[in-house]
Amino acid sequence: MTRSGAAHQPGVLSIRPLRRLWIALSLSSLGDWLGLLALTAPAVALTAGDGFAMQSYAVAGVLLAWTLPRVLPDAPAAAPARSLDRRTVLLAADAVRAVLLVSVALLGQLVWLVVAALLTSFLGAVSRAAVDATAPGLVPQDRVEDARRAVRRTAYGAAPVASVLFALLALLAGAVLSGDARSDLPLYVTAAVFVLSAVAAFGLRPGPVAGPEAAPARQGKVSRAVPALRGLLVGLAGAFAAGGAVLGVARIHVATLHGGDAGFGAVFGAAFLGMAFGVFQGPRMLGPFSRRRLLGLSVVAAGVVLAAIALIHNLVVVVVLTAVLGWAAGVAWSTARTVVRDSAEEDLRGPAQAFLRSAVRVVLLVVTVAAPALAGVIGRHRLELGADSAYRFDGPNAVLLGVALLALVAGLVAYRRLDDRRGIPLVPDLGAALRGEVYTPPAAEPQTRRDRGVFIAFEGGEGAGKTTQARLTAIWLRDHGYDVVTTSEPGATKIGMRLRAILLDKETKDLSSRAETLLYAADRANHVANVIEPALARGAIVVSDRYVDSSLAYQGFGREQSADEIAELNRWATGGLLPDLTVLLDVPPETGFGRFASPADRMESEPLEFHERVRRGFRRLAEADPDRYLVIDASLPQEEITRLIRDRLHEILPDPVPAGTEDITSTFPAIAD
Ligand SMILES: Nc1ncnc2c1ncn2[C@@H]1O[C@H](COP(=O)(O)OP(=O)(O)O)[C@@H](O)[C@H]1O
Ligand SMILES: Cc1cn([C@H]2C[C@H](O)[C@@H](COP(=O)(O)OP(=O)(O)O)O2)c(=O)[nH]c1=O
Repeated sequence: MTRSGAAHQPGVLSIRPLRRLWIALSLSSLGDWLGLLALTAPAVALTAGDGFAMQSYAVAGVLLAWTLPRVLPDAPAAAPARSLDRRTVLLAADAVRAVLLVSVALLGQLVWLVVAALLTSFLGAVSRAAVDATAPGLVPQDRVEDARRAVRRTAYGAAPVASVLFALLALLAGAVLSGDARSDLPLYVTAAVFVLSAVAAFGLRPGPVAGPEAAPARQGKVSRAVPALRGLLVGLAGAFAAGGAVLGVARIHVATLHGGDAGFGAVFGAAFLGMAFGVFQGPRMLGPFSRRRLLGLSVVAAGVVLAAIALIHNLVVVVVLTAVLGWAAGVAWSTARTVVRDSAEEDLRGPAQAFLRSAVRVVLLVVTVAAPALAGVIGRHRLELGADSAYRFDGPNAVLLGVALLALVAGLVAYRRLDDRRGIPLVPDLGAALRGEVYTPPAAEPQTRRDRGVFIAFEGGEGAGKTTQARLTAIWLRDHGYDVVTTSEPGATKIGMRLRAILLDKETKDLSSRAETLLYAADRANHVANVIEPALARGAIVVSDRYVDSSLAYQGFGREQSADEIAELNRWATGGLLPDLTVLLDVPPETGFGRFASPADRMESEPLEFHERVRRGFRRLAEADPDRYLVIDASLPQEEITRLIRDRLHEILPDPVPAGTEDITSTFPAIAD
C-alpha cells in the first residue's frame, strides 16, 4: 500500500538541495569505484617480474588497503565528517584523493600504492559518512528513507559505470600508449573525476553535518524477533562470498585468460550490472512461488555458476557467467528484503535489513581480499592430461571452486532453514510457478483424511498464549470455510467441569499426585469420547487448548512421576488418539505469569521450579517427535506467532489453502475477535 502511494509522489531528487548533494555524490562515487579499479592495475604492473604469487599478494594488498576503512566501524570515518562543515569535508576529500592518485602514477612505488589505496578509501568513507548524515536533513521527515535509498543506489550504481569507463580507458590505453603509461591513464582520469567532484562539492551550500543518525541494529533483539534472520544470513553470506571471490581474483584470473585491464573492467562491470538487474527483478520473479524457497535456490544457482566460472577458461564465458552470478546474488538480496518485510514487525524491518546489509558487506569485502591472497599461496598448476594436452588449475581456479562449494552448501542450508512449504516437492512447485500458478499437491489418502478431520492441540505453560492462539486459529479456519470445533482441557464436558473444579480449586487438599493424574485422565477420556472423536468422525477440525502432553509435562515432569506410565495410562484413556499437530508455545514461566493479574489456581500456585520442570518437559516431548510439533517462542509478538502457526497449518489442512489466496481472502471483512 505504502509502495503504490509513494509512486505517486515526485522523485525525492526533485528536492533541490538533495539533488545538488546527489550530483556531488555521483561523481565522488564514480571516482571511488574507478579508483579501486585503477589502483589494482599498477599492483600487477609493478610486480610484473616477480612471479604469480607476488602479483596475487600485491593485488590482495591493494584490496585489503581499500577494504579496511570500509569494514571498520563507521566511527573513525564519521568523526571528521561530523565535526566539520559538510562542504569542506566533501571538497577536501575529493581534492586530496585527486592528489593521491596522481602521486601513485608519478612515484610508481608498490608501498606507496598500498598506502595511497588505504588513504583514498578512507577519504571515500569520510565523504560517504558526510553524505549519509546530511541527506536525511535535506528532505521532509517522511522522505528520509527515500533519500537514504537514493544515496545507496547512487553509491553502488556508480560501480558498473566505473567498470565500463575503466574498460574503455584500458582499450584506449592499449591502442595508443605503451608500458607503465597504460596503467597510469586510469589513475589520471580518476584524479580528473575527483577534481570535477570537488567542483560540484564547491557548489554546495555550507552547513553542518547533521541529521538523524541511523540507530545501530542490535542483532540479538532482531534475530529473536525475526526468526528467519539466521537462514537469510547464511544464504546471503553464500551468495556474496561467491561474488566477492570473483571480484577478488578477477584481476589475476583475467590476466591468465589474456584479458588485461579491459577484461578486468568487463568482469567487474558484469558483476555489478547483473546484480542491479537481479535486485530489480527479484520481487517480480515467479510471483506465486515461495520467496523463501526462491532465496535458497538463487544462492544455489550462484554456487553452480561460480563453479562454472572456476572451470571454464574463456574470458567471454567468464564475463557472461559473472553477470549471471551477480544477477543471482541480486535476486537473493532483494528476496531476503521481501522475506524480512513479510516476517518482521514493522519497527524491526529497518534494523533487520540494516543488520543484513552490514553483514553482507563484511562478507563481500573479507572474501574479496582473502581470495587473491589465497590464490597466491596456492600458486600455478597444470594437470597433465596426456601426451600433449594439459589443464590449467591455478590458485584462482581453486579458490573459486572452493567458494562455489561453500556457496552451494550455504544455499542448501538456507533453503532447508527457510522452507515454508515443507513436504511439497520442489519441481512441481517450481513448474506451477513458471505457469503462474500455485502448486497444490494431490491430498495424500484423500478419503481417510477428509473423512477423519484434523486434530490440533495447543500446549505450553501458564500465560503462554494458548487460549489466544487457539481462538485466533479457529477464527481463521472458519473464515476459510472449515468446520471447526474449539475445546479445552480440563473441563470440556459436564463431568469434566466437576473434575476441573476439584482439580483447580485451591481448597482441594490431600489430592495425591496419582489421584490428580487419574482425574486429568478421566476428564480426558470423557473429552475424547464425547467431544473430540465425534467431531473428528464428522470431518471437523478440532482445536484443543491442552491435551495429553499437559499431563506428561505437569503430572510427569512437574510432579516428578514416570512420564512413561502416564503416557500408557493416557493411551488407554484416549484409545490412543494423538493430535495431528501439537503447537507448543514455549515461554519462560516468569514471562507467562507476568501476563495475568487474576488470582492463581491450585496448579498455578505451584512454585517456580515446578513450572520450570513443566517447561523442560514440554520441550523434551517436542524434541522426541519433531514432525508432530510446532515449537514457537511464545515471547514473540502475538501476530508473529499467529503467522507461524498459519504457515504450518497450510501444510496439514485436508484441502490446503494455496498460499497465494491468503491476500485475496484477507480483503474480505473478517471477524477478528
Ligand atoms: N504473544 C503474546 N505476547 C504478549 N501477551 C500475550 C501474548 N499472547 C497472549 N498474551 C496475553 O497473555 C495473557 C494470557 O494469554 P492466554 O492466551 O490466556 O494464555 P494461556 O491460555 O496459555 O494461559 C492474555 O492477557 C493475553 O492477551
Ligand atoms: C489438561 C491438564 C491441565 N493441567 C493443569 C495446567 C493448568 O495449570 C491447569 C489448567 O488450567 P486452565 O485454567 O485451563 O489454564 P490455562 O489457561 O493455563 O490452560 O491444569 C495439568 O496439570 N494436567 C493436565 O493434563
